[in-house]
Formats: sequence, C-alpha cells, structure tokens
Amino acid sequence: MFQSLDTPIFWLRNGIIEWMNKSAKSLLHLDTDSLVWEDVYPRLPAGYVFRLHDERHHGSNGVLVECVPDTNPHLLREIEQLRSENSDLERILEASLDEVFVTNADGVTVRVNETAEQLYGMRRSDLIGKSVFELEQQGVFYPSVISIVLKEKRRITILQRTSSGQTLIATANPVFDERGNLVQVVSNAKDITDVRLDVWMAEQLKTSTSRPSSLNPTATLVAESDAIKQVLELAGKVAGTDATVIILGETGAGKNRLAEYIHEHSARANEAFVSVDCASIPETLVESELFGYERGAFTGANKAGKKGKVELADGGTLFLDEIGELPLSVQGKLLDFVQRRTFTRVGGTRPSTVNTRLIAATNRNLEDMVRNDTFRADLYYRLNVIPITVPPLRRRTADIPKLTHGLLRRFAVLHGVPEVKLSPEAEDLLLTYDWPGNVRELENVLERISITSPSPVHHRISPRTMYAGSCHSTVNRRTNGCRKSRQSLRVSMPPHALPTRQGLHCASAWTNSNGPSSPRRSRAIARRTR
Ligand SMILES: Nc1ncnc2c1ncn2[C@@H]1O[C@H](COP(=O)(O)OP(=O)(O)OP(=O)(O)O)[C@@H](O)[C@H]1O
Repeated sequence: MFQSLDTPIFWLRNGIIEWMNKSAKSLLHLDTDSLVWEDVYPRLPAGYVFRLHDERHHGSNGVLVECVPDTNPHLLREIEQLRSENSDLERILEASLDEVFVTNADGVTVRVNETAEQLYGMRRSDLIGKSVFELEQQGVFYPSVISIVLKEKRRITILQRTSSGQTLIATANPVFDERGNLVQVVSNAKDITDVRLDVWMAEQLKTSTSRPSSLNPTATLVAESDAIKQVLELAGKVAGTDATVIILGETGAGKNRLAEYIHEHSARANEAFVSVDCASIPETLVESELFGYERGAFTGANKAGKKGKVELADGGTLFLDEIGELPLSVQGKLLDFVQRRTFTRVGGTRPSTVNTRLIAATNRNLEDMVRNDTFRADLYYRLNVIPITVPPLRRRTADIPKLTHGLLRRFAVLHGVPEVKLSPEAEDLLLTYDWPGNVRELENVLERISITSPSPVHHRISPRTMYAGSCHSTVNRRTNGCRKSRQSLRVSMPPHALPTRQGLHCASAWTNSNGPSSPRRSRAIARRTR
C-alpha cells in the first residue's frame, strides 16, 4: 500500500531504515533499503522536513517517516517575501520607461518589459525565444548591443536604431555565475530620438551617481571658459569607461589634445596611446598601417612582418584622427574591428583580438557624409557612442588670455628669447579676432611674434602679423601643424573677421601692406597656401 503512495515515506527501526517507497528513493537518491538513519538524514533536499509517526508494524515498534515540504512559518514567510519581492521587481521592470531586455548566454531572449514591446512593435511572446542575432538580422534593432557583449564579455554602450527609425542609447551588461561563466546579458535602452545628444549628456552628468571623478580636469589643458570646462567634465566622466568616443570640432580646436586627456585620465593611462592620422596615410597603406602585415605580404614589406597600430594599442587607446578621411575600402575592415576588436593582418589568415579603447575625431560632418554615401552608416553608428564637441576658440574667448600667456612663456623658453609682453590693444585684438584656425592658429601667431618681435615689451599685433604667423614663418613649416595651418589660412583673414574696435586701423594697415583686399590678392594668397 505504501509503495504506491506519492508521498515519500520509509520505516525506521532501531536507527536502521528497513524499507522505503519509490517516491522516497527518488527524493533521497537512494536505490536500496536497509540504510543507517545517519547516512540518510543529510540527503533530504532543502525545503523538505521529516515528519515522524510512532507506529507498530508486524508487531514491533518503529517510526514511520514522511518526507514533506517544509511548511514551517519561518520558511513560508521567506517564500512569501521572495514572491512579493519578485512581483515588486516585475512591477518595476514593467513601469520602467527604459527598455529592459534579457537574454541567455546564447543570445536567446528570455525576458523583456512592456517598453521593449512598444519600441520594437512586437508582442512579448514574439520576442521571447528569438535570438538577438535573428532580431538584428530582421532589422528589429541594429546594431545589437547584446550580440557585442556576448562576444566581448564586457559592458558596452552603443547607439541603436529600430526598424521604425528610433534612436536608442543601449547599455548591456554581462552576468557571470560564480565560476565566471557568462549566463545572461541584461540590456537597458532609452529612446533618445527626440533628444539632442549633447543636451542629454549634460543631463546625465548632472544626475550621474557614479563615483565623483578624482581627476583634476583642468590640470593639463587651459579651461577658463564654461564651454571648455563642460567638455572636460564630460571627458573626465567618459574617461572612466571604455565607451567609444567621437570628438567633433573645427580644425585646431583641441580634438587631439582632448583624446590624450581622456586616455591620460582613464584606467589605461599607463598603456599605449596610439594615434593614427587617417588623412596622412596613402590609401594603399592604410590597411597595413592599421592592422599590420605578415612576413612577405607584399613587395617592399618588412621581412619579419609588422604589427599594426591596433596591435600596438592593445591594452591602451587607439586614436583615429581625421576618421572622415578614411577610404571607403578600409571603412568596412575597420567596422569589423570596431564591432569585435578583431582584425586580420594583411597577408594573414588568422584573426586576432585586442583589448583596445577607441577614440575617433573629425572636423567633417559625418552625418552628411553618410547621406552622401562617402561614410558607412554602420561604422558611423558604431563610432557615434559618446560624441563630444570641442567648441571653437571664438566661443571660448575666456581661455585666450591664459592660453596666450602660457604660450608666450613656452616660446620664450623654447627659442631662448625674452618673453614678449603684449600691449592692451594687442590683447584686445586676440580677444576679438574669430580664430578660424583655433588654438593652433593662436600658437602660430604667438610663436611668430616671440621670434620676430624687435622689443619684448608692449608688443602690438597687426593683422599682417597674424596672417604671417598663421602659416609662413619657417617655424611653422617645422611644426606638425603646417598642413593644417595652411588649410585654415584660406579662411583665416577675411576682412569681416577683423576686430570691430580696431577695425579701421587694422584694415588700413592691412591694405597698405598689400593685404587681401582685392580679388587678385586673394588669389595670390590661395596659391601661396596650397
Ligand atoms: N585647451 C587647450 N589648452 C592648451 N592647449 C590647447 C588647448 N586646446 C588645444 N590646444 C593646443 O592647440 C593645438 C591644436 O590642438 P589639436 O591638435 O588637439 O587640435 P585638433 O582639433 O585635433 O586639430 P585638427 O582637426 O587639425 O587635427 C595643440 O598644440 C594643442 O596642444
């Protein structure tokens, strides 16, 4: 009779289990009767208790033992509490205006909230059970932050697009078990379609609960103006993450310097900062410069092969300057690298993976380039995770006095000349000029003055000096900014850019000294600056 019962029971006499039914054997993982009670006792699974009944069986006394789920009030309370916490959690997830999306280690969707249903225009039942790779392929969202996290096994933040054209900022976190195996990925996305990203970033900074930065954001850069202070504050925050950053801004505004700043203030500061000027490498060499080559890959190649910049930046930061100049043919290869941090050397067959943080910069409008099919949209979205715009110098004139004094001191030491002191008029001129070549142009002007000034005190600056300082001094030919100075010079001195207060005086001085007042003169300048 007892054998057919579903309740696990056994008969215990004198400390020995004389028989047990099938349910008890299966619950206790035993396949024999006649066992010592002490050996069986520890096998009882959690959540069960023994219920003992004194009985007489075949004329002898013993104990009939039932294994029953524990209904003690304490345990019941705990189960109840867990249930209620679970439903609280459920309610919080459902009430969240941000999308919550959870997959298992294979990228199969196991849980989504209502916002996810709305964002992707799909019912929960249609999302659950589908893999993110499949959903990405169908264009439900693109690119999939979860598929990147599954490969890279680290927290990633990217911009995603949905099939209905919304833009989401999505962060996904890998979840590991106690043995370090990835078991789940939890992602959270926010719809920022109608939000200006820079404004959103500023908001994030205000409300951020992340640990306050111990950095002194003004330690290595002049940052007197509110505009540049805000930029450095944002840079200080993103320095603490591995997120890809794209730095936008006019030529000479300080994009390179900001990239170095982010690296210097990141956990990778003691590793390499490898900078690549995408504009200066011939198209045919870009790929081997970036990814390296195996020995004998092509004629003229180093016999032993060569590491590319991405490999040199392993553990550190790779800075891709002038990314907008990268040929389309290389953009596709870079996309692979940006997505998975894997690359294959030219002439090689085995892909390698590196741990490199990526920062890119450009003074081009990449969105326009995407529209004109000169920049790949998928690469653009992968790079455009944290855009930071460096404001032009004319929008942060509060920086000019400190920059000027620092530079005049630096050039005096560099060239072994007395430090030039500017006249008040000259200082005013620096403040009112519109600096199309930005800080680099200011550097060029001040270096020129430092070297050529006949007297170190109360030096006056004429627009001609500024023009000459922008490009034609021998000093500038030696600086790495020479190419860039020439570019900026073409727009550097239109008469309307002259300062208002000294406009008349300067404009006439300019004309008298054969300034760019006539079309012929303008053409002459254009020829000289090419
Ligand atoms: N805030 C600053 N304080 C001090 N120096 C600065 C600052 N910003 C820029 N500079 C200096 O100005 C020069 C030009 O800066 P940088 O090369 O970073 O500009 P860029 O925007 O990258 O130019 P490009 O677009 O032409 O590559 C550098 O010598 C840099 O050190």
